[in-house]
Amino acid sequence: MTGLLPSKSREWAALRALVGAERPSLPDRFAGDDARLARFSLEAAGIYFDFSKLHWGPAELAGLTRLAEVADLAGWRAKLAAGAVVNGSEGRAATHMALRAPDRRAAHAATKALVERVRGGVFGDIAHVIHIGIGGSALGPQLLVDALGAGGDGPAVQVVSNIDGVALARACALCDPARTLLVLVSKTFTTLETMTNADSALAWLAAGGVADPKRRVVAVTAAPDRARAWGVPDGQTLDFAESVGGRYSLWSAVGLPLALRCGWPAFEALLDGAAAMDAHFLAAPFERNAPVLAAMADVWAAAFLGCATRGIFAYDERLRLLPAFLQQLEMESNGKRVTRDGTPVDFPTAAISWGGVGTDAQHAVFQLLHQGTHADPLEFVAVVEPGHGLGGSHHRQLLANCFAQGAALMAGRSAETALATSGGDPVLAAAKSFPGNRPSATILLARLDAFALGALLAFYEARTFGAATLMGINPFDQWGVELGKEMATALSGGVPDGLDASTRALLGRAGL
Ligand SMILES: O=P(O)(O)OC[C@H]1O[C@](O)(CO)[C@@H](O)[C@@H]1O
Repeated sequence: MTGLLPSKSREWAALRALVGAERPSLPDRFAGDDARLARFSLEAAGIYFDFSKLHWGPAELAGLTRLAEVADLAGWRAKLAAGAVVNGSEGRAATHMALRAPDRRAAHAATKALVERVRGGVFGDIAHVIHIGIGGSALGPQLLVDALGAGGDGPAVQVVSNIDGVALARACALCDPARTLLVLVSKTFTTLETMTNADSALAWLAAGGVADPKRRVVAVTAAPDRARAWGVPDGQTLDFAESVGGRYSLWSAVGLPLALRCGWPAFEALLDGAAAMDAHFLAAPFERNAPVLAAMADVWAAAFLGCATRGIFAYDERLRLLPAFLQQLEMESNGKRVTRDGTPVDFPTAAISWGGVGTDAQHAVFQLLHQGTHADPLEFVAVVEPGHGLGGSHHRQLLANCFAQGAALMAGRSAETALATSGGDPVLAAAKSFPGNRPSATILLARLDAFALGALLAFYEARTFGAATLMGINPFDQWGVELGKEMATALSGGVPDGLDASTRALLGRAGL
């Protein structure tokens, strides 16, 4: 489809025709199709995916599968896996899958050795790690440590990203400088937030009596020369390839905090889980391929049905950072307005990704989801095995609440049923009725260990890539964040010529 908008294809037009046709409600789709659950659910790499409560049926699935074929998803997927150039605007491959491939040993040898040195006491009795990075250099590792770190016996990890000094000050307050290792993570080793925090963290170490604070620094970067120039001692920089994008980098040495906290076998298990999902993504037919099905569902919802958002709710406290991680993965990857060849798209691309944690979110935002005027798809992620030993009814109630949301969103409650509990008052009955027919997907993990988390995150990566391919866009660049960065640099140095009146006034009020 090079040179052509995917929306100009026959396959796209056929899907559009389905949007205009009379479309059954979700309950009617279930009632009229005994095979629905089997068709739209599957297991991959030990994870169960249920896409049956989404607004599609056999015709949409067939049309989207055809779209995937003409978009050459198979060809792009093969290019991705082979390390061919898939990021045209930067002339790069995207090689994160190679980092978890079965023959990955060489790529991780230096990281493994460093983990063994730190855990073996070569840097002293390290009890704390302050990991400094931002965006992809923070969200992934922070999610890994938050999800799996409770089972670890290594140093406690604090992740600092924001340039607001409050973030670093809070982390430092939890750490003993005499027993702290700084891990500076920046692909470019130029990012303003990270370099500013790094300088202040060094000053904190020095003020805490550490004689040569740079000896307590480990750098993770694709620009090792810059790390050396900054003063990271030899042997303390772990590098990764330029072709590993920031938001895809947790599989590289960027995932170091998990290995420091939980040990090298945990990191290997994470990579194994991702490799298992990759194998599924690369081999399964589109209609039985979890990431491809999810990608099709995403494109169908956003580009055809006009759903502007997708909410992700983790029904597991250990996955509370998943929505934030996915925001970067999905919005930085697929928040694009031109195709790979620079043609402006005439359809919405990535939905706004948002979400929270269940059951908390039920008591905060679910009113709108059940009864408000938006009906965008939601996604529930839950884990069968509890992450605690408290016993009692916690976990049964948690899962029951999760599954109840999807069922209630779909079923709704009619005005007639509501009337029966409203003493015949039609106004009260109207307020108590739910439209239903609201879509959701559910992802169920048997347990949350490193393998399962690796598989889950690889699923989301492949899904994001799949959706990009169906839409003909490049998911691996992020030029849209540059202008804001350039302006911030200009504004921090004064008032540039031609600046608008509103921003000039704000600078004045802040004394800048
Ligand atoms: O790892 P770096 O180079 O510090 O960049 C951090 C983040 O900044 C971004 O470039 C966006 O500004 C992300 O893509 C990246 O993950």
